[in-house]
Amino acid sequence: MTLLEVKNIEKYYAQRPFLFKRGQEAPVLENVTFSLQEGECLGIVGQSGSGKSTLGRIILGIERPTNGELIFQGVNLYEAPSKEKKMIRRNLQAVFQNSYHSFNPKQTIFEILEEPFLNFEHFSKAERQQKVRELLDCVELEWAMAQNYSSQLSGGQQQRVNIARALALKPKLIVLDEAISSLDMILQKTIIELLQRLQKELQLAYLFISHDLQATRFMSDRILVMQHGQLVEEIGKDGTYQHPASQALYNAILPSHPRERKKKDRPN
Ligand SMILES: Nc1ncnc2c1ncn2[C@@H]1O[C@H](COP(=O)(O)OP(=O)(O)OP(=O)(O)O)[C@@H](O)[C@H]1O
Repeated sequence: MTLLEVKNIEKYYAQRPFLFKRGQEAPVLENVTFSLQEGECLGIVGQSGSGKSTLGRIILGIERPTNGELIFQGVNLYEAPSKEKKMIRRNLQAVFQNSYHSFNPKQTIFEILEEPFLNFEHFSKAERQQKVRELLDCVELEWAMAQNYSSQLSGGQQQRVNIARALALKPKLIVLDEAISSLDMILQKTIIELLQRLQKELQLAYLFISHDLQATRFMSDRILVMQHGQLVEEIGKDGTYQHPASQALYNAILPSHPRERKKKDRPN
C-alpha cells in the first residue's frame, strides 16, 4: 500500500533582490514526484546541493513547499487540520547526520528518550521507564547508559539513541538524512544492519537520503537520483543507469583495489 505520495513539489527561496528579479529565482526543487510504499526503503541520492535535504525537510513538514502536494496515508500534510497533522507527525520521524547536535546536552539519555512519551502519551513514570528500557534494548544499548549525557557517548552510540528516539512513537516512516555519513565504515555497517533489522521487525519504511551511492545501494529497495533539484532517473534493480549524474555518483565510489578502478571506469 502507498504510504507517501510526493506530487509536483517545487521550492523557491527568496533571493537577494539585486541579483534576481521577482519570479526569476532558480528553483531548489522542481517538479519532484514519486511515491513510497509501506515497508519500503527508498533511496534518494545526489551530489551536494542537489536539493536532497530540502526535500527531506518538506516531507517532514519542517518547511513548506512553494507548490505541490504531500499525501501521507491519504492525508494532505499541508492542508490537514492540526489534530490530523499531529497524528502524521507521530508516524513520520527523522534521523539526521549530526547526532551530537540534535541533543540537548543538559538532558540525560533517559530524558531524551522519555520526551516523545511526555509530549504524545499519558504514561505514568513507571510506564515511561519501561518504554525507555525497551527502546534502549531495541537499539542494543545497555539500560545503564540511560543516566549518561550525550557527550559521554561515542558517535555510534549517539546515533543509536537518535534511532531509538525516532522509534519511540512507532512511526510508519523514518527519513534518514545522511544518517550514517559521519560514522566510520565499520560503524556504518553496524548501523545499516541495525536499521535493516528494525525495518523488518517493525515494518518500517525508510527514505534514505545520501550522497553515498554505495551505502544507498546496500540499504534501498529502489534508488532515485537527484540533480539540480530534479529527479533525473531511477537506478535499475541490477544497478544499470543512463544519466551522467548517476555516472558521477558511481565514479565517486572508491574502488577496493587500483585494478578495480579500470573495471569501474568502463562505460555502463
Ligand atoms: N534556507 C535556504 N535559503 C536559501 N537557499 C537554500 C536554503 N536551504 C538550502 N538552500 C539551497 O538549496 C540548494 C539545495 O540545498 P540542500 O541542502 O537541499 O542540498 P543537498 O543535496 O542536501 O546538499 P548536501 O548533501 O550538501 O547537504 C543549495 O543550493 C542550497 O544553497
